[in-house]
Amino acid sequence: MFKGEHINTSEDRAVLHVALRNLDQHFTISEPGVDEVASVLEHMRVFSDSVRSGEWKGYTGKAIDTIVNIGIGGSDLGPVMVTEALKYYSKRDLKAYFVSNIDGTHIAETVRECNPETTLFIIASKTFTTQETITNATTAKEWFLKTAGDQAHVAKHFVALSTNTQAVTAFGIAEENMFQFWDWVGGRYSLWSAIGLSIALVIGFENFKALLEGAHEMDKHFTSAPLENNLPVIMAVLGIWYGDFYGAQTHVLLPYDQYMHKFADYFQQGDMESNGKFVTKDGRRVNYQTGPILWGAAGTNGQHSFYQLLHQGTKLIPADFLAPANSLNAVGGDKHHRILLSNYFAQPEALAFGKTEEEVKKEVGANAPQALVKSKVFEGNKPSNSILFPKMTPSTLGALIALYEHKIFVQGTVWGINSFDQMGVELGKVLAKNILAQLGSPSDVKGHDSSTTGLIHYYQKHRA
Ligand SMILES: O=P(O)(O)OC[C@H]1O[C@H](O)[C@@H](O)[C@@H](O)[C@@H]1O
Repeated sequence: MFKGEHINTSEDRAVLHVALRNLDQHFTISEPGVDEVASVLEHMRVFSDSVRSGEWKGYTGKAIDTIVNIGIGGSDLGPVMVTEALKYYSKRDLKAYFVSNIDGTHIAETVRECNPETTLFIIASKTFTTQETITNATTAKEWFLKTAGDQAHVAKHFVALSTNTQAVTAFGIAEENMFQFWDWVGGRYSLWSAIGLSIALVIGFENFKALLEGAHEMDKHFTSAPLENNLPVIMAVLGIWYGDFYGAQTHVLLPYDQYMHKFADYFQQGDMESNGKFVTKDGRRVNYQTGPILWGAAGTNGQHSFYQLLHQGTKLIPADFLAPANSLNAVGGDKHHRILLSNYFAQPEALAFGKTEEEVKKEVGANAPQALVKSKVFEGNKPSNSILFPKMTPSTLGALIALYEHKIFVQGTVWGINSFDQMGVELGKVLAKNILAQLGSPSDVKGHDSSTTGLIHYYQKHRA
């Protein structure tokens, strides 16, 4: 990966998101675009500074006070997760929205909050062909032009983040308002690229840079630490151990930090789109388990919802607990954080050591009904990792994200799969396009099973 070899074999591409955070450019890679990384970053710096300072003006001469990132998958989840995780560092008078879903409700509810004179739309799409994003972007442009009138005003209110210059210009966004990246940046590894523009706008370019630097520190650790001290490697082999040898189907991420409430959502794509593969790089069907189902929730909320199953269910669920030693909001004389952390410390202990029948009997008395005693037993012996860091900063977050990225990479390598393509998202897209063309009238509906045909007919009968 670090040498720029085309390890994404099915697409014949290098995988070089690590080059985006090597700001010293110590790369000796001849891949096209690597030598442009610094100039795109500079473009991002100049642009984000001018919007944040109010120097960049909308078409009526007013400063921008709202940004709307329109993208989906890797062009949405990273910016959403990072801007939430680093909200403490955000510019409070710049509102940020993220529109991803094709459901018209998403864009409709968002533009209700926006003033066309002071809103900047960031159209984020690596391919610039994704149906959801292009449809949402077109709707946003129509909404904007309804007030602004003149097509020439688009230049002050729409920018694009993409690898596809032709499609961006065809959409009506000038090349100078486009922030480039390259096909060696996978969508789910793209927050480090121009896709991070909304992050730079929200937290400022210097903080965005610190995020990159933190990730680069983890890259250095990953490439230099001996295996037995190498965090991504250790986490990867633990995951393989429980998944392949103990039959664990899922892995849960449990950040005890409200700011990280989108962390699991983010790595759902990061992990499941990378390692949800049943075919090896050389085309054989695996006869072992590959990527886990990844899920999670923040803080103590999960404890009051699904931890029951973690402790006493019949499934083995390895867990990662993450927390900052210091809160950025030491409310109540830090009372909240102490309570939060006491839970963070207690849960892994409870999972590991549980509670025996003898211990339960001591609590409920020797004469308590046997069924009651049994219901209070925790079997324990449930594995977890605990990650504790000083506090949530841009550079710490960068390192944490890179830690998980490399864990995923190591696991994919051990399983012999290609962690960097995503063929599995294609079939649904093709089928949906085909059906879209048949929605007009019942006689158009052809070539489906009886369930699908019945559902479409029901929709056609009942639509207003
Ligand atoms: O940025 P784009 O090209 O709009 O792609 C958005 C998403 O599309 C598909 O679902 C996949 O290819 C994802 O990996 C990608 O992140």
